[in-house]
Amino acid sequence: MIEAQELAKNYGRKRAVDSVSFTVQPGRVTGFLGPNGAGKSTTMRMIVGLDRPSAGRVTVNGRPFARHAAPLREVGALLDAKSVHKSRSARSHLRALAATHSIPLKRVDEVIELTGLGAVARKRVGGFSLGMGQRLGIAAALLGDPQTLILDEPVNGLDPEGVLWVRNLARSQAAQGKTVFLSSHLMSEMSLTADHLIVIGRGRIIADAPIEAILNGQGTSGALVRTDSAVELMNALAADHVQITRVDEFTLQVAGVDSRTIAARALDARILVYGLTPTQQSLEQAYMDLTKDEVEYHSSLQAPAAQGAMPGKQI
Ligand SMILES: Nc1ncnc2c1ncn2[C@@H]1O[C@H](COP(=O)(O)OP(=O)(O)OP(=O)(O)O)[C@@H](O)[C@H]1O
Repeated sequence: MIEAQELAKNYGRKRAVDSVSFTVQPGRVTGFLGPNGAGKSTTMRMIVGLDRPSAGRVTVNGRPFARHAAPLREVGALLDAKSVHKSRSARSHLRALAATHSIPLKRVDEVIELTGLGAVARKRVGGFSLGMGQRLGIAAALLGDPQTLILDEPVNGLDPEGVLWVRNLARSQAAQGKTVFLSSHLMSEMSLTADHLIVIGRGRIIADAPIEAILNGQGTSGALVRTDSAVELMNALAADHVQITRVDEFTLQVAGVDSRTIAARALDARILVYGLTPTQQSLEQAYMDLTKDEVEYHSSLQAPAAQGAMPGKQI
Protein backbone atom coordinates (compact mmCIF):
# COMPACT_ATOMS: atom_id res chain seq x y z
CA MET A 1 0.00 0.00 0.00
CA ILE A 2 1.19 3.51 -0.82
CA GLU A 3 -0.03 6.37 1.37
CA ALA A 4 0.64 10.03 0.59
CA GLN A 5 -0.33 12.76 3.01
CA GLU A 6 -0.26 16.41 2.02
CA LEU A 7 2.67 15.61 -0.24
CA ALA A 8 4.16 18.63 -2.00
CA LYS A 9 7.17 19.46 -4.16
CA ASN A 10 8.44 22.85 -5.25
CA TYR A 11 11.13 23.38 -7.85
CA GLY A 12 12.15 26.95 -7.11
CA ARG A 13 8.94 28.93 -7.41
CA LYS A 14 7.24 26.16 -9.40
CA ARG A 15 4.81 24.05 -7.34
CA ALA A 16 5.07 20.72 -9.18
CA VAL A 17 3.01 18.74 -6.64
CA ASP A 18 0.54 20.65 -4.51
CA SER A 19 -0.32 18.96 -1.23
CA VAL A 20 -1.72 15.69 -2.55
CA SER A 21 -3.16 12.96 -0.35
CA PHE A 22 -4.11 9.55 -1.69
CA THR A 23 -3.88 5.84 -0.95
CA VAL A 24 -2.97 3.19 -3.49
CA GLN A 25 -4.55 -0.03 -2.32
CA PRO A 26 -3.22 -3.56 -2.82
CA GLY A 27 -5.10 -6.09 -4.95
CA ARG A 28 -6.02 -3.71 -7.73
CA VAL A 29 -4.39 -1.75 -10.53
CA THR A 30 -4.43 1.98 -9.86
CA GLY A 31 -3.87 4.23 -12.86
CA PHE A 32 -2.20 7.61 -12.39
CA LEU A 33 -3.43 9.92 -15.15
CA GLY A 34 -2.69 13.50 -15.95
CA PRO A 35 -1.67 15.83 -18.75
CA ASN A 36 1.99 16.64 -19.47
CA GLY A 37 3.66 18.35 -16.55
CA ALA A 38 0.84 17.44 -14.15
CA GLY A 39 3.21 16.05 -11.53
CA LYS A 40 2.97 12.29 -12.06
CA SER A 41 6.70 11.55 -12.34
CA THR A 42 7.55 13.90 -9.49
CA THR A 43 5.02 12.15 -7.24
CA MET A 44 6.41 8.74 -8.21
CA ARG A 45 9.97 9.87 -7.61
CA MET A 46 9.02 11.08 -4.13
CA ILE A 47 7.42 7.71 -3.39
CA VAL A 48 10.75 5.96 -4.00
CA GLY A 49 12.87 8.63 -2.34
CA LEU A 50 14.48 10.00 -5.51
CA ASP A 51 13.03 13.45 -4.79
CA ARG A 52 12.70 14.89 -1.31
CA PRO A 53 9.21 16.27 -0.59
CA SER A 54 9.00 20.00 0.17
CA ALA A 55 6.17 19.12 2.57
CA GLY A 56 4.09 16.13 3.64
CA ARG A 57 5.08 12.49 3.62
CA VAL A 58 4.67 9.30 1.68
CA THR A 59 5.03 5.72 2.86
CA VAL A 60 5.16 2.37 1.15
CA ASN A 61 3.83 -0.52 3.21
CA GLY A 62 3.87 1.70 6.29
CA ARG A 63 7.38 3.18 5.99
CA PRO A 64 9.24 5.71 3.90
CA PHE A 65 10.87 3.82 1.01
CA ALA A 66 14.42 4.46 2.23
CA ARG A 67 13.68 2.92 5.64
CA HIS A 68 13.05 -0.52 4.18
CA ALA A 69 15.98 -2.86 4.78
CA ALA A 70 15.65 -4.41 1.32
CA PRO A 71 13.81 -1.85 -0.84
CA LEU A 72 14.00 -3.91 -4.07
CA ARG A 73 12.07 -6.69 -2.40
CA GLU A 74 9.46 -4.22 -1.16
CA VAL A 75 8.98 -1.93 -4.17
CA GLY A 76 9.80 -2.44 -7.83
CA ALA A 77 9.90 0.80 -9.77
CA LEU A 78 10.34 1.72 -13.41
CA LEU A 79 10.88 5.47 -13.46
CA ASP A 80 13.45 6.19 -16.13
CA ALA A 81 14.20 3.25 -18.39
CA LYS A 82 17.31 5.02 -19.72
CA SER A 83 19.09 5.16 -16.37
CA VAL A 84 21.17 2.07 -17.11
CA HIS A 85 24.90 1.69 -17.71
CA LYS A 86 25.03 1.62 -21.54
CA SER A 87 28.06 -0.63 -21.93
CA ARG A 88 26.66 -3.41 -19.74
CA SER A 89 24.58 -6.27 -21.04
CA ALA A 90 20.99 -6.57 -19.82
CA ARG A 91 21.98 -9.70 -17.93
CA SER A 92 24.92 -8.15 -16.15
CA HIS A 93 22.84 -5.08 -15.26
CA LEU A 94 20.23 -7.34 -13.65
CA ARG A 95 22.93 -9.47 -11.99
CA ALA A 96 24.51 -6.37 -10.46
CA LEU A 97 21.15 -5.26 -9.09
CA ALA A 98 20.43 -8.76 -7.78
CA ALA A 99 23.78 -8.84 -5.96
CA THR A 100 22.83 -5.75 -3.93
CA HIS A 101 19.91 -7.67 -2.40
CA SER A 102 21.28 -11.24 -2.36
CA ILE A 103 18.71 -12.17 -4.98
CA PRO A 104 19.63 -15.56 -6.51
CA LEU A 105 20.88 -15.59 -10.14
CA LYS A 106 18.05 -17.98 -10.96
CA ARG A 107 15.67 -15.04 -10.45
CA VAL A 108 17.65 -12.97 -12.99
CA ASP A 109 17.03 -15.67 -15.60
CA GLU A 110 13.36 -15.82 -14.58
CA VAL A 111 12.75 -12.10 -15.12
CA ILE A 112 14.68 -12.17 -18.42
CA GLU A 113 12.35 -14.92 -19.54
CA LEU A 114 9.25 -13.19 -18.15
CA THR A 115 10.00 -9.93 -19.96
CA GLY A 116 10.88 -11.56 -23.29
CA LEU A 117 14.51 -10.37 -23.22
CA GLY A 118 16.03 -13.85 -23.69
CA ALA A 119 17.37 -13.19 -27.20
CA VAL A 120 19.09 -9.92 -26.26
CA ALA A 121 20.10 -10.57 -22.66
CA ARG A 122 23.81 -10.71 -23.53
CA LYS A 123 23.74 -7.63 -25.76
CA ARG A 124 24.88 -4.16 -24.75
CA VAL A 125 22.05 -2.06 -23.31
CA GLY A 126 23.37 0.93 -25.29
CA GLY A 127 22.04 -0.66 -28.48
CA PHE A 128 18.55 -1.32 -27.11
CA SER A 129 15.42 0.15 -28.67
CA LEU A 130 13.05 2.17 -26.49
CA GLY A 131 10.77 -0.85 -26.13
CA MET A 132 13.62 -3.20 -25.12
CA GLY A 133 14.79 -0.60 -22.61
CA GLN A 134 11.28 -0.49 -21.14
CA ARG A 135 11.26 -4.28 -20.85
CA LEU A 136 14.63 -4.20 -19.09
CA GLY A 137 13.31 -1.55 -16.68
CA ILE A 138 10.30 -3.73 -15.95
CA ALA A 139 12.58 -6.76 -15.48
CA ALA A 140 14.55 -4.77 -12.89
CA ALA A 141 11.33 -3.73 -11.15
CA LEU A 142 10.21 -7.37 -10.91
CA LEU A 143 13.58 -8.70 -9.75
CA GLY A 144 12.87 -8.66 -6.01
CA ASP A 145 9.33 -10.03 -6.52
CA PRO A 146 8.12 -6.94 -4.67
CA GLN A 147 4.77 -6.40 -2.99
CA THR A 148 4.41 -3.00 -4.70
CA LEU A 149 5.04 -2.10 -8.34
CA ILE A 150 5.37 1.49 -9.53
CA LEU A 151 5.64 1.91 -13.27
CA ASP A 152 5.93 5.35 -14.90
CA GLU A 153 4.59 5.20 -18.47
CA PRO A 154 5.40 1.48 -18.80
CA VAL A 155 3.91 1.06 -22.27
CA ASN A 156 5.92 3.93 -23.70
CA GLY A 157 7.70 2.61 -26.80
CA LEU A 158 6.20 -0.87 -26.65
CA ASP A 159 4.64 -2.53 -29.66
CA PRO A 160 1.02 -3.80 -29.41
CA GLU A 161 2.19 -7.21 -28.17
CA GLY A 162 4.27 -5.43 -25.50
CA VAL A 163 1.32 -3.26 -24.47
CA LEU A 164 -0.83 -6.36 -24.04
CA TRP A 165 1.96 -8.00 -22.08
CA VAL A 166 2.21 -5.04 -19.64
CA ARG A 167 -1.56 -5.06 -19.22
CA ASN A 168 -1.59 -8.77 -18.39
CA LEU A 169 1.40 -8.40 -16.09
CA ALA A 170 -0.23 -5.53 -14.15
CA ARG A 171 -3.50 -7.40 -13.84
CA SER A 172 -1.86 -10.65 -12.75
CA GLN A 173 0.26 -8.88 -10.12
CA ALA A 174 -2.85 -7.18 -8.72
CA ALA A 175 -4.70 -10.50 -8.75
CA GLN A 176 -1.92 -11.88 -6.53
CA GLY A 177 -2.77 -9.14 -4.01
CA LYS A 178 0.04 -6.77 -4.94
CA THR A 179 -0.15 -2.99 -5.12
CA VAL A 180 0.18 -1.83 -8.73
CA PHE A 181 0.52 1.88 -9.53
CA LEU A 182 0.88 2.81 -13.23
CA SER A 183 1.06 6.15 -14.93
CA SER A 184 -0.01 6.64 -18.51
CA HIS A 185 -1.22 9.24 -20.95
CA LEU A 186 -3.27 6.63 -22.74
CA MET A 187 -6.79 6.75 -21.41
CA SER A 188 -7.87 3.91 -23.66
CA GLU A 189 -5.08 1.77 -22.23
CA MET A 190 -5.95 2.70 -18.64
CA SER A 191 -9.57 1.79 -19.18
CA LEU A 192 -8.48 -1.73 -20.09
CA THR A 193 -5.90 -2.08 -17.34
CA ALA A 194 -6.83 -0.09 -14.25
CA ASP A 195 -9.57 -0.70 -11.70
CA HIS A 196 -9.12 2.65 -10.04
CA LEU A 197 -7.92 6.03 -11.27
CA ILE A 198 -6.16 8.91 -9.61
CA VAL A 199 -6.27 11.91 -11.93
CA ILE A 200 -3.82 14.76 -11.36
CA GLY A 201 -3.72 18.20 -12.96
CA ARG A 202 -1.26 21.02 -12.19
CA GLY A 203 -0.05 19.14 -9.15
CA ARG A 204 -3.49 18.64 -7.60
CA ILE A 205 -5.68 15.56 -7.40
CA ILE A 206 -8.82 16.14 -9.41
CA ALA A 207 -10.34 12.67 -9.18
CA ASP A 208 -9.68 9.58 -7.10
CA ALA A 209 -12.28 6.93 -7.81
CA PRO A 210 -13.03 3.60 -9.47
CA ILE A 211 -13.07 3.91 -13.28
CA GLU A 212 -16.80 3.27 -13.41
CA ALA A 213 -17.48 6.08 -10.94
CA ILE A 214 -15.38 8.49 -13.01
CA LEU A 215 -17.45 7.63 -16.05
CA ASN A 216 -20.78 7.75 -14.29
CA GLY A 217 -20.02 10.69 -12.05
CA GLN A 218 -19.75 13.16 -14.89
CA GLY A 219 -23.41 13.28 -15.77
CA THR A 220 -22.58 11.01 -18.62
CA SER A 221 -25.76 8.97 -18.74
CA GLY A 222 -28.10 10.04 -21.47
CA ALA A 223 -29.67 8.97 -24.71
CA LEU A 224 -30.10 9.71 -28.36
CA VAL A 225 -33.87 10.21 -28.79
CA ARG A 226 -35.95 10.13 -31.97
CA THR A 227 -39.38 11.80 -31.88
CA ASP A 228 -41.69 13.84 -34.13
CA SER A 229 -42.27 16.24 -31.20
CA ALA A 230 -38.73 17.39 -30.47
CA VAL A 231 -39.66 20.81 -29.09
CA GLU A 232 -42.38 19.41 -26.80
CA LEU A 233 -39.96 16.75 -25.53
CA MET A 234 -37.28 19.38 -24.86
CA ASN A 235 -39.81 21.23 -22.71
CA ALA A 236 -40.87 18.07 -20.92
CA LEU A 237 -37.25 17.20 -20.05
CA ALA A 238 -36.09 20.69 -19.12
CA ALA A 239 -34.25 20.72 -15.79
CA ASP A 240 -31.03 22.26 -14.48
CA HIS A 241 -28.96 19.11 -14.74
CA VAL A 242 -30.24 18.03 -18.18
CA GLN A 243 -28.40 19.13 -21.32
CA ILE A 244 -30.21 18.75 -24.62
CA THR A 245 -28.68 19.16 -28.06
CA ARG A 246 -30.90 19.16 -31.10
CA VAL A 247 -29.11 16.94 -33.62
CA ASP A 248 -31.74 17.36 -36.37
CA GLU A 249 -35.50 17.96 -36.70
CA PHE A 250 -36.38 14.61 -35.14
CA THR A 251 -33.33 13.76 -33.01
CA LEU A 252 -32.24 14.99 -29.61
CA GLN A 253 -29.03 14.16 -27.75
CA VAL A 254 -29.98 14.23 -24.08
CA ALA A 255 -27.37 14.08 -21.29
CA GLY A 256 -27.69 14.08 -17.52
CA VAL A 257 -30.74 11.84 -17.34
CA ASP A 258 -31.13 8.12 -18.04
CA SER A 259 -33.21 6.60 -20.81
CA ARG A 260 -35.89 5.20 -18.47
CA THR A 261 -36.58 8.69 -17.08
CA ILE A 262 -36.68 10.11 -20.60
CA ALA A 263 -39.24 7.48 -21.61
CA ALA A 264 -41.33 8.14 -18.47
CA ARG A 265 -41.37 11.93 -19.05
CA ALA A 266 -42.35 11.39 -22.69
CA LEU A 267 -45.17 9.08 -21.64
CA ASP A 268 -46.45 11.60 -19.06
CA ALA A 269 -46.49 14.29 -21.76
CA ARG A 270 -48.13 11.89 -24.29
CA ILE A 271 -45.17 12.27 -26.68
CA LEU A 272 -44.40 9.44 -29.08
CA VAL A 273 -40.76 8.38 -28.94
CA TYR A 274 -39.65 5.87 -31.57
CA GLY A 275 -35.93 5.75 -30.91
CA LEU A 276 -34.12 5.72 -27.58
CA THR A 277 -30.44 4.71 -27.61
CA PRO A 278 -28.64 4.91 -24.24
CA THR A 279 -25.30 6.70 -24.54
CA GLN A 280 -22.32 6.96 -22.28
CA GLN A 281 -19.38 9.28 -22.46
CA SER A 282 -16.05 7.71 -23.30
CA LEU A 283 -13.38 7.57 -20.62
CA GLU A 284 -11.32 9.81 -22.88
CA GLN A 285 -14.09 12.44 -22.90
CA ALA A 286 -14.54 12.15 -19.11
CA TYR A 287 -10.80 12.66 -18.69
CA MET A 288 -10.76 15.68 -21.03
CA ASP A 289 -13.66 17.22 -19.09
CA LEU A 290 -11.93 16.60 -15.77
CA THR A 291 -8.63 18.07 -16.83
CA LYS A 292 -9.73 20.83 -19.24
CA ASP A 293 -8.86 23.57 -16.74
CA GLU A 294 -5.70 21.86 -15.54
CA VAL A 295 -3.71 21.35 -18.73
CA GLU A 296 -0.34 23.04 -18.53
CA TYR A 297 0.59 22.78 -22.21
CA HIS A 298 -2.23 23.39 -24.71
CA SER A 299 -1.84 22.46 -28.34
CA SER A 300 -3.07 25.02 -30.87
CA LEU A 301 -4.73 22.35 -33.00
CA GLN A 302 -8.27 21.75 -31.72
CA ALA A 303 -10.32 18.67 -32.50
CA PRO A 304 -13.46 19.20 -34.58
CA ALA A 305 -16.47 20.23 -32.42
CA ALA A 306 -16.80 17.60 -29.71
CA GLN A 307 -19.76 15.32 -30.05
CA GLY A 308 -19.96 14.88 -26.28
CA ALA A 309 -21.62 11.58 -25.60
CA MET A 310 -21.14 8.77 -28.04
CA PRO A 311 -23.61 5.95 -28.52
CA GLY A 312 -22.77 2.89 -26.46
CA LYS A 313 -19.96 2.41 -24.02
CA GLN A 314 -16.75 3.73 -25.47
CA ILE A 315 -14.08 2.72 -22.98
N1 LIG B 1 13.98 18.73 -11.83
C1 LIG B 1 13.07 19.65 -12.10
N2 LIG B 1 13.36 20.96 -12.04
C2 LIG B 1 12.45 21.91 -12.31
N3 LIG B 1 11.17 21.66 -12.66
C3 LIG B 1 10.80 20.38 -12.74
C4 LIG B 1 11.73 19.30 -12.46
N4 LIG B 1 11.07 18.12 -12.62
C5 LIG B 1 9.80 18.45 -12.98
N5 LIG B 1 9.65 19.79 -13.05
C6 LIG B 1 8.40 20.50 -13.36
O1 LIG B 1 7.40 20.04 -12.49
C7 LIG B 1 6.16 19.87 -13.16
C8 LIG B 1 5.71 18.43 -13.01
O2 LIG B 1 6.57 17.59 -13.80
P1 LIG B 1 6.41 16.01 -13.87
O3 LIG B 1 7.54 15.49 -14.71
O4 LIG B 1 6.24 15.45 -12.52
O5 LIG B 1 5.02 15.88 -14.65
P2 LIG B 1 4.40 14.60 -15.38
O6 LIG B 1 2.96 14.59 -15.02
O7 LIG B 1 5.18 13.38 -15.07
O8 LIG B 1 4.58 15.02 -16.89
P3 LIG B 1 4.87 14.12 -18.20
O9 LIG B 1 3.66 13.31 -18.42
O10 LIG B 1 5.09 15.14 -19.25
O11 LIG B 1 6.09 13.30 -17.90
C9 LIG B 1 6.39 20.31 -14.58
O12 LIG B 1 5.99 21.65 -14.72
C10 LIG B 1 7.89 20.18 -14.76
O13 LIG B 1 8.34 21.10 -15.72
